Parts: sequence; C-alpha cells; structure tokens
Amino acid sequence: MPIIQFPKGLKWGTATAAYQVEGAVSEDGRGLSIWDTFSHTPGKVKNGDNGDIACDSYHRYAEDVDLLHQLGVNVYRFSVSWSRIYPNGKGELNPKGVNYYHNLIDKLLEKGIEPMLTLYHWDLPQALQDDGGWANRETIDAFILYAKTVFNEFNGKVKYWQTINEPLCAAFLSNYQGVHAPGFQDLQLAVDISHHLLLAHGRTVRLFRDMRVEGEIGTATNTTWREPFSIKAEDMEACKREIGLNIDWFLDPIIKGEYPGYMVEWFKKKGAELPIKEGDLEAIHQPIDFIGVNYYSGNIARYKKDAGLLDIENIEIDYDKTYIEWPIYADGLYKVFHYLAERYGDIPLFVTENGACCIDQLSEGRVNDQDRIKYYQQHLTAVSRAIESGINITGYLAWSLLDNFEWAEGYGKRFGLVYVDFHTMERIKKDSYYWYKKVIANGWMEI
Ligand SMILES: N=NNCCOCCOc1ccc(-c2cn(C[C@@H]3NC[C@@H](O)[C@H]3O)nn2)cc1
Repeated sequence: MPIIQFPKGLKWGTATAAYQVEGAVSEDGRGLSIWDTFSHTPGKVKNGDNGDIACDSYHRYAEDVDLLHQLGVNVYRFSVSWSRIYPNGKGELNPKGVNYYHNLIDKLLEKGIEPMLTLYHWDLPQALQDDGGWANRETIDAFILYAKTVFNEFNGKVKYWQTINEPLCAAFLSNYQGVHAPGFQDLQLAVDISHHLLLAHGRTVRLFRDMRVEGEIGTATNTTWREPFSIKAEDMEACKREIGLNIDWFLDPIIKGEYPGYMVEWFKKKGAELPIKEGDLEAIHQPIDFIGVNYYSGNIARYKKDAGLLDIENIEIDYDKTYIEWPIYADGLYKVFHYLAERYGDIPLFVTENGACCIDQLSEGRVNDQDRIKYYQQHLTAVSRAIESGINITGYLAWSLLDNFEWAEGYGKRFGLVYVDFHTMERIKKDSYYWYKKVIANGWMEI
C-alpha cells in the first residue's frame, strides 16, 4: 500500500467557531449576535435550528480539549464571541466572557495545544447591527476596540491569530445572497461591507504590530477552484471571476494594495462601486504572516449570460458530492495552492478549514465514515503534492472537531471528526477521528 509522507514540522489540528459550538447564548452576560436573531427568524435555518445550545461547548470545553489531546493535535482553531466580550459590541466589558476564553486557552496550553484565535467568525453583536452593522464604518472602530481588548487579554498565551473568517461569506452570502445573517440582498451593500471588513482586517493587523503582540496574524480566506469548461475566453474569464471573488477580491488589497481591476469593473457594470476613502488602501495593505486557506470544493464551470452574480454556471457531472451537495474536487485544492503562490509569492499557507459533510450513521456506538476518510485522503494528497512542488504550507486544520451548527443548514449537515448526539450532547469519536489521529501520530498516511 503506497504511503504519503508529510514534513515533520507540519502543524496538525482542527477548527470550530463560537456560534457553531458554544451554546449558552444567554449565559454569563453574553449579548445577542446577528446569528441569534437570524436563527430565530422563521424560515432562515433548516428545521428551525439555532445556536442556543449547539454542542454546549461553553460548559463542555474541558471535554472537547481532552478530545483534542487524545487526537494528538498541536493546534486548535476557535473563535471568540464578540458579544461575550462586549455584550453591546462596545462600551461595558463582560469579565465572565473574557474569563471563559482564558479557561479554554489555559486548558489548551496545559495539554500542549497551540490556540489559533479567530477574532470574527460572523457573529456580529446585534446592538451594532442595529446601528447599521458592517455597512456603518463606525463598526470598524468598535471592532478595533474589541480586538485591542482581546490582544491585551491573551497576548503571550495565543500565538496564532486570524482577523475575519471568510469575508466572502460575511459580505456576500450575508448581504447579497441573503442566506446568512443578517440576510440582506443588495449588491452595493455587500461591496460596501467587503471593503469595511478589509479595513477592519488591515487596521487590526496594524494594531497587532503596534501593540507588539506575540505570534503570527493572518487571514481566513474562502477558496474554491473553477476549471474552465473549454479554452474559450468567455469560459476562462467566467472561472477567473469566481476564483477572483473568493481570492483576489480579498487578498489583492491586503497583499498588493489594490483591488483586482477586472472585478471592480464587473461590479461597476452591475451597479456597485467601492466606497474607498483617502488612506483606505494603505490601511488595508498591511503585511500578514500567513494566508489562511479554507477549501471545500470546486468544479468545472462555463460562461452563461446573466447566470448569477458572475455570469457563470457549474458543470458538476465529473464529481462525486458530499452530503451538502458540494462536489469533491481535491485537485482544486492543489490548484488553489499554486494560484496563491504564483499570485502572492512565498507567504506561508495554512489550511485553516477543509472537511466533508457526510450522512454519518451511528450504529452500535460507532460511525463508520469511510467517505469522510476518503475525502481527507484525497485532500491531504493535494497538500502533499503541493508541498513536494515547493509550496510553503505550514499547517492543516480539519473542519471540524465536532458536528455543529452549520449555519443555514442547521444540525443536519455533519462535518465533525466527532459525532455529537444533540439530545444528550454525548461526543462519539467517528472512524475518521481514529484515522486522523494515526496520520498525525505517524506523519504519513496510507492511500
Ligand atoms: N457565483 N457566485 N459567487 C459569488 C457568491 O458565492 C457564493 C459562495 O457560496 C458559498 C461559499 C462558501 C461557503 C462555505 C461554507 N463553508 C463552511 C463554513 N466555513 C466556516 C465554518 O463556519 C464552516 O461552517 N465554507 N465555505 C458556502 C457557500
């Protein structure tokens, strides 16, 4: 059986996010977030699911850290709930919220696990949304206050930091497609918010440097791949737009100091213009220590006039799909790595999310998720191919440690290495957990 060897220094871990796992939404002073509002709005989330309890990780974090320790990871990525720290987004600090994250981080460090802290994973305090949310530039100031507080509290304990998770989703799924909180459908609003999220990112990185916070700070970028259906210019340009909205739109301003012109023109044609003010691009254009790569899927695609935002249609016939209907296309991850290296140079790439949604049948206390194991084998092969090609990949985090609240899909879409019985909160290690544990321990995998 051939094996694939990984470099000794590659960091291994898993990832979660506050609203998806914590629960305890009204406990110890936490304020409401836009996802509390959105998930309690009828029709927004499948089965009427919400994050009120989720995986109850707020009370069970020690158990979760034990699962991480037994798994053998050296990094655990989680996010801080802004409205636990500042229940109204700014103003009065909530010490009990701060204390929860000290307890979580201390427990991780006790077990020799490096925390990777995401400052914003979509759960904007509702009080700030009531004042216009990310459409209001003043929300950026509130974010900087929040970031400063988190940096002050956890500097020295946390060595890996991420600013804003998947700004494509936070801007466009949330304000153009309208399928995520707060649920607007307005392209100009989405473009405005994408710019303000980049401003928040850049000013946070500047603050991180000015405060001399220890460690590394980076992004958490949606990535996807589109293989042109043909070599016709219209097909290739359509694919470039899809990849460009995921990657170029958010990383060019950070790394190159300018937006991708072809996308600026595309949005202008669609009636949306960037709200750039004097000094904005300089504020965004701050050196980062790594690009966080969140990859799930890709496919063949071609130009189709007036199809969606980007005049593109997916041709998915060549691929098996996961249970969330995303095509399985591991070669796309390999191409994303090369795309990032060619476009942005040798900035370290850290895979901060990759994983599969599977049906996951619990039978006699076991979940035989061979489909998820195969997904990981395929995508870790892409990681190894890229590393062997000279791409600077420093870590790999599986999404996710636990089955959790998968946003508008609710709890019916399971991504965890650990099965969660949402009636009892029992955690049950899936076969993929044991498989991943072996890969981490050995530093290689059989294929
Ligand atoms: N043609 N139009 N394109 C422009 C608009 O694209 C629409 C893009 O849709 C998308 C894009 C990305 C996702 C997605 C979901 N997850 C899983 C979560 N990641 C963070 C963590 O919380 C996980 O739960 N990762 N990525 C879904 C839908």
